[in-house]
Amino acid sequence: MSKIIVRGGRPLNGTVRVHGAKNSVLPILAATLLAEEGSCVIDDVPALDDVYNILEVLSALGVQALRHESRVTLRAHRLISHEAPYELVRKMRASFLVMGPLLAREGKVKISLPGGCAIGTRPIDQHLKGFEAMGAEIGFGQGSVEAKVDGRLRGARIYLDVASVGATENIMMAAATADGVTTIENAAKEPEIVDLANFLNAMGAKVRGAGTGIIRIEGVERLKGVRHTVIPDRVEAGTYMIAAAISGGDVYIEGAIRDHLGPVVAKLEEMGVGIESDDSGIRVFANRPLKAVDVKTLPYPGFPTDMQAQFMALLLASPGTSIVTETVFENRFMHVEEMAKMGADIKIEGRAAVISGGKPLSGAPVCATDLRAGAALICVGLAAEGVTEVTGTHHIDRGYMDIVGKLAALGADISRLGDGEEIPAPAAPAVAASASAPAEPFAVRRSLQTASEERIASDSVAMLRVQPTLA
Ligand SMILES: CC(=O)N[C@H]1[C@@H](OP(=O)(O)OP(=O)(O)OC[C@H]2O[C@@H](n3ccc(=O)[nH]c3=O)[C@H](O)[C@@H]2O)O[C@H](CO)[C@@H](O)[C@@H]1O
Ligand SMILES: C=C(OP(=O)(O)O)C(=O)O
Repeated sequence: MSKIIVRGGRPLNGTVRVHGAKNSVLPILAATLLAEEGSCVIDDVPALDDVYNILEVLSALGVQALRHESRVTLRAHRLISHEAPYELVRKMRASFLVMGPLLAREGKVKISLPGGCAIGTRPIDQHLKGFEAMGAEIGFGQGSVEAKVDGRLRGARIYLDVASVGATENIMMAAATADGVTTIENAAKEPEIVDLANFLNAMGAKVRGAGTGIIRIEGVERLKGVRHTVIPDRVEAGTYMIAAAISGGDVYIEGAIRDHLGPVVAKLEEMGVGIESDDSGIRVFANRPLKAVDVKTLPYPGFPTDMQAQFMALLLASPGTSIVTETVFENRFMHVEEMAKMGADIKIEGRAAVISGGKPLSGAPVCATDLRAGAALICVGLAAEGVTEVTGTHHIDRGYMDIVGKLAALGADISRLGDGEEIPAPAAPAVAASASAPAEPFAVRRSLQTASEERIASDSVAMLRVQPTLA
């Protein structure tokens, strides 16, 4: 069992570069299913488990994929299946995003029901409501959902009961080649929706209004492959902002886009954290003590639920009472119990967590219950006295590429241990701020990572169970 070991008490200093956004690259890779001609060349694709999983799903459907460093080239000319295999889909909810493009392209699709996860039940009713409105017939099998349509999908007016990111993306992709115009009302407005719309438009689609609550998609005959660079990961950026602040450090987060991080920046400033930004990134510097603040998660442009756990970590280190209200997912406080093992004083009252900050924090063995919980526990570890051992690292690998290497380069005393490896002696303090190296190429990550990363590292030009050349 792999573990991340953190010894707290060192301010982070230097520059860290963020990778392409997980939540952008997953729908964009799914959308490559729509490219009936040409190749899609996607740049700044992070080496994350979720990326490998979706590439495996695409491969099973007949997409040829070739990866070289952070570029993935895909060709989807001839699909060989309309069924997304259970053993791949169950690993990752976002693989459900292939449903819209497959239905549009093949007229039929069968996919396992993604089910809930640690943070909530996460239904898919809004996705299905959209496909149904577009003329698809939906049926349920044993643990799977099937959809088919005679001919092409038809444009429709679809009102989403909740502004679901995934449903907006799935419907946008399905509508791109439908007959007529589709309007999505109460659409999600996240930057990743805009990135997907830009990608689809470059492929030849006619998507207007992405980033607002009403998206209009005029269906076109067919789409072609194009080149696209994924936007920077705002949640990874936000996590390093918290890491900088909680450690009392001074870090430049290269690639972070301030506009995408509005509420995170606003709340950090309210707490007294120093923020400066330019066209290339955001500098975060903190002189404690910080002030307690209240935070409520909301769909974009509100405070992101994917930053809630990490922000809670920072509030633990801020004297006073803060209230964090989670409104997006019904069960996203699993990290509270783990934080309590480190001395956190947090009381849960329904959807709110009341945090009495500024109490002493001490290292402890803790478990990442989900991706952001894992990142948050690492952040608490940076501020805690003694050694924190974080297990459940497979969750962290879904969304953070080389988090250990990046934090170590900023001066954190952090390492990753494989099965049976002993906790190392304290690392010597960093000499100077120097984490400005770009995200490491896949091939050099072998020593830092385990399991899936070993798989990634096995070949610098790795094929993902696909044909050796792009025909
Ligand atoms: C891969 C990806 O991009 N994941 C992000 C995406 O997840 P995802 O797209 O799954 O999240 P949604 O926006 O769909 O979910 C938001 C809320 O809507 C509900 N809901 C959703 C769909 C549906 O058909 N019915 C329904 O009731 C969910 O249970 C949840 O309470 O947006 C979330 C909310 O910002 C983020 O936390 C995830 O990191
Ligand atoms: C919840 C998250 O992702 P997913 O929707 O892929 O589970 C996340 O990125 O924090």
